[in-house]
Formats: sequence, structure tokens, C-alpha cells
Amino acid sequence: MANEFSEHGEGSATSRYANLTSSVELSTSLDHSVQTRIFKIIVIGDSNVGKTCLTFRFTGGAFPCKTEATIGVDFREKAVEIEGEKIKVQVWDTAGQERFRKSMVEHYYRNVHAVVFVYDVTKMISFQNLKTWIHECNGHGVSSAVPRVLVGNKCDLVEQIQVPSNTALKFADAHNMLLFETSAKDPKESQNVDSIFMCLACRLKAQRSLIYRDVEREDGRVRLTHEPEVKRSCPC
Ligand SMILES: Nc1nc2c(ncn2[C@@H]2O[C@H](COP(=O)(O)OP(=O)(O)OP(=O)(O)O)[C@@H](O)[C@H]2O)c(=O)[nH]1
Repeated sequence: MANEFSEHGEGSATSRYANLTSSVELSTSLDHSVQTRIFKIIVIGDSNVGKTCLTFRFTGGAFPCKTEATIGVDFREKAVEIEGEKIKVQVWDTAGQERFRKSMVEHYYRNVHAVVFVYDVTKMISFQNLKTWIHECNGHGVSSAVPRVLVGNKCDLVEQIQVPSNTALKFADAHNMLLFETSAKDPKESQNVDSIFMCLACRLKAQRSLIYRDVEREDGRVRLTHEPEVKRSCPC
């Protein structure tokens, strides 16, 4: 989402994704001597459910003071360390509004490593629409081996909750997903938001196959190649 953020956390980056090509290209600087793993995690769901706020809470450590509808995609990244390995978590904040996403959809799903489906706990329709989002995801050839999690956002609005936890849990179980109920807004939920992405990063780290190797530099950009999947395990 295009936005005006109140603060930026160290080690995080936000930028509008432009000139997408068949492989993931980053203009960030990487150390030649270090083999870097980058995990592409996309965040999907209805407009206004809080995708931008969740991604910014994770990468920027704060709740944005103002947001506008995401156009296309914004991507943010955060360097994390898991069991001594430095990993870049690249979060794709996708547009929820059809008119702002239709030309981008195939780019969202290309070479994706994990998917975060978000609904708003105060809007039953955003929960009901999850079926459509999952259908879209499956329709773009995302393997069932790609980890997926379900996030119910805006839990701070306690009086307005429309989606009961047990209903969400049943849905998550039926789709082989973990469920996180949280709030991008409530600072006390900050760790819970982090755990959404860290849980996925831990699972992905265990997939040795998702190593991106052979970093080539082309005109100041970095081209990353992708290896096929081999194994999967998750400490979460
Ligand atoms: N109370 C509350 N409001 C939230 C929370 N997260 C987001 N919001 C508000 O919900 C509105 C939409 O948030 P966004 O993050 O822009 O939603 P989005 O899903 O990225 O929307 P699109 O870019 O249109 O797809 C904004 O007014 C946010 O301030 C939350 O956890 N609690």
C-alpha cells in the first residue's frame, strides 16, 4: 500500500515493485561472499483487512499513521537471523482491490515461498471471501507444499468481532493452515505479528531446497536463481 509511515525500523525497506521480470530481481546490495537466502512471502486478502499494516508492523516495527489502497504491490524486506543464519524475508504487500491488482496477479504467485491469507475479524465477508483467495492461489499453480497461514486481523476491536475463533480455526484446519488472530494496531500484539512471518521463515529455512544460489550481478541489479524443493519440516 502506498502510505505515510510514522517511522521506519532499522534493517527494513519499503519500495514499490516495478519492472517485474521472470525472476526475482532486487536492487538491494548483497555481500558477494555470502550465500543469501531470500524468502518471498505474499500477503493476500480483501481490501482494508490490514495487509499493509501487518507487513509494516513486521518490517518497520510500528503501525502506519496513514495508509491508502495498495496499487499493484509494495514490497518490504527484513533481515532476520534464524539459528545463526542470516535470511532476508521479502514480504509482498498485494493490492486487495481488483482494479489495482489484475495486471499483477501472476507476478504475486511466481516463485512464491509462502502465503499469508488475511481477513478482518470484524468483517465476516472478508472471512467468507477467503475461499476465493485460496482458489486464486491454487489456480496460479502454487503447490500445496508451499506453507500457508491464516491471519485474523483487528482483534483490538473486541466489541465488533464477527468471526468467532472456532469458526476460523475449523477453516484453517480444513485448509492445512495455522491460524493467527492478532492486531497490527495494538503494540502488545507486535510479537504475535512477528511470529506469523518468523514461523514461516523457520519453516522455509528447514526447506534446504529453497536456497537461492548463484547470485549474478547485472547492471547493478541482483538476479537470483531458484532451486526445486526437496524437504520440509517446521519447528512451529
Ligand atoms: N483497529 C484496527 N485497524 C486496523 C488494523 N490494521 C489495519 N487497520 C486499519 O484498517 C485500514 C486498512 O488497512 P490497510 O493495511 O491499508 O489494509 P489493506 O488490506 O492493505 O488494504 P488494500 O491495500 O486496499 O488491499 C486502515 O485504516 C488501517 O488503519 C488493526 O489491527 N486494528
